[in-house]
Amino acid sequence: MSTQVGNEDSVVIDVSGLTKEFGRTVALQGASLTVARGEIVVLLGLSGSGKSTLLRHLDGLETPTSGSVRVLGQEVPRLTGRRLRALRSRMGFVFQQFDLVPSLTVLENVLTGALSELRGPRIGLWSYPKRLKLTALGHLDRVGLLDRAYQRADTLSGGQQQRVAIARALMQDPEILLADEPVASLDPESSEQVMSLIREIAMDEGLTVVCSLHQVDLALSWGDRIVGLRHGEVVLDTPAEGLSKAEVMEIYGRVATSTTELEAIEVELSDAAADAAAETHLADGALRS
Ligand SMILES: Nc1ncnc2c1ncn2[C@@H]1O[C@H](COP(=O)(O)OP(=O)(O)OP(=O)(O)O)[C@@H](O)[C@H]1O
Repeated sequence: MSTQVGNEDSVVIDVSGLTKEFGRTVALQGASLTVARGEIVVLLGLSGSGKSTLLRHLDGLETPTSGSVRVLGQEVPRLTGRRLRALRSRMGFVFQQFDLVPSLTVLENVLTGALSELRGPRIGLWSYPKRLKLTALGHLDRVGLLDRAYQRADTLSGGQQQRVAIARALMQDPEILLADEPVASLDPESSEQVMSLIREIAMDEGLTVVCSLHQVDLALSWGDRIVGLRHGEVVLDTPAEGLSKAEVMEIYGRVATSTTELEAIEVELSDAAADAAAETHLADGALRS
């Protein structure tokens, strides 16, 4: 199933027949997806269904086993060096773990988003041009954290840290924002706030967004379009409006015949998502220690 998107000029992401194998693991199996400029697309699917792998191909972080990945008119796997960096600079990436430098100030973290346009390393606020500092402060204001600019990043809450990561992504003035489980580590209230902020910025700036999520309700209320992945295949691709929760549950290979059953499946899926997020925390902790 595939949703038609506008004319050729408006297509900013065009993935066709994408297969990715990691040894004997097939992470993606002939996945196809086109995204029009300005669309807000959610990737949904069980842990291991291939959401991150798909996002990573869009940014050139993975090389396909077969198939085509075109972003902003360029075949991503063919790009290397300067040309790949140039394409990446037109895309922002937001991750579950925020990836801020904890000991640096909030403002310095935001400024690191501009490093690709600067030569050489930068140490300390003084080493950044004034115009970039003003831009960074503007983005911090946009995400509601101007008053935290000179605070260490690790003194902020999770939701605030993710807002800093969004401000950092905005430093690239991106056309596309890729977000991999941006709220998986956050409580429901902070999740809502962060997702609303992303949507608001995307609408204001005309950004195209592709975002993986675990939360079905949030996905339905937030996205323009839902793309469901199962075992690396696109099994659903449809506008979010009018889509029922029961239809979405079929992505997970589960069919609910009653509200009670639907609720039970939801609890099971949210437990599985929490387990996956906890595993990521543990793995990250092990890597950092
Ligand atoms: N670098 C890698 N090496 C080996 N296997 C990998 C690698 N990256 C992903 N995989 C495997 O590919 C499959 C898809 O993984 P992926 O991370 O894309 O799923 P996901 O839907 O994003 O899961 P989650 O919701 O838990 O983040 C999984 O079986 C995973 O173990």
